[in-house]
Amino acid sequence: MTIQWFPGHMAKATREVQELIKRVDVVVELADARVPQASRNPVLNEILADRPSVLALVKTDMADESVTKAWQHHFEQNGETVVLMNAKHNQGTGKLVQEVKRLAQPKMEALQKKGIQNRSIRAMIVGVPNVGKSTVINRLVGKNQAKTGNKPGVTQGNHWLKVSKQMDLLDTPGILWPKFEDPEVGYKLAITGAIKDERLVYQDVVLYLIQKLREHYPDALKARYNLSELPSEGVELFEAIGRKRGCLIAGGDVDFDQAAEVILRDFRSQKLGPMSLEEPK
Ligand SMILES: Nc1nc2c(ncn2[C@@H]2O[C@H](COP(=O)(O)OP(=O)(O)OP(=O)(O)O)[C@@H](O)[C@H]2O)c(=O)[nH]1
Repeated sequence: MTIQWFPGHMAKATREVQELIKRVDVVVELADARVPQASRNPVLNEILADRPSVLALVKTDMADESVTKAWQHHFEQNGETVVLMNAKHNQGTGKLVQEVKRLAQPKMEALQKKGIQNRSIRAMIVGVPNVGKSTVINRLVGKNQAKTGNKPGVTQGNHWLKVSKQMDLLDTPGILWPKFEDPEVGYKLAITGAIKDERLVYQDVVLYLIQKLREHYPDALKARYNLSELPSEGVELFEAIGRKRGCLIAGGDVDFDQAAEVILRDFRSQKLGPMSLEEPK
């Protein structure tokens, strides 16, 4: 699968995030718990400079719990601060606020030493498209929707939302354009919805998905599509599912475009159950 990105757009989005990051004390990076590696942008590390950051693995309700735990352990071993979040059941918000405060502490103490008292912690959310940035912002801000107004030195148009008395959140989440050379990363981002559908060749993406699921969640596939055995070839399995779901064209052949849509919709709406598409090495 080749997904064409516009280098100009990517560069502009990255520059924008870079500028916004300069205005905050702590960055909250969101990654999709189903694809925690693929949904992280490697560029972020470079533009964070020394700013403290917390990694929030979101949509944990959609991911395989044991795999998410393994990822958490993996990232923590690398010295990262990790919070598991599930906006559906409003889990993790309190923990996220707690970690942001903890990470901002040295900066706040330094400001106090300079005589700057009662300055709120400034945070921002960054992540690839559709990862859940607005959802997390809404959870954090809750009823404190009122904007706190422009701060001095802040580009016009950027506003701050009150999370609490001690914390403000930039109302503009930083969109990190997915960047990848590895086609597998592209597939994972496409399956989880970070890449706009019109860019996709569905059949390629779904063939990849089916092969992944066959390897890691064969029972869920059998149960969902009422298959007693799973053909070993990806295309045959694709065809078998299409047939079971009645995705047929005149003459009785399988309509692979329609079958692809059905399978992708099933995965995204969790009809197959909570699943992860990658595990830590
Ligand atoms: N199941 C589940 N769905 C979630 C969760 N968080 C977000 N979503 C859904 O994911 C989709 C995308 O969420 P948004 O908050 O709009 O994502 P975004 O990153 O702001 O999207 P863009 O503005 O397009 O970059 C929405 O349909 C949300 O309802 C979660 O924890 N669990």
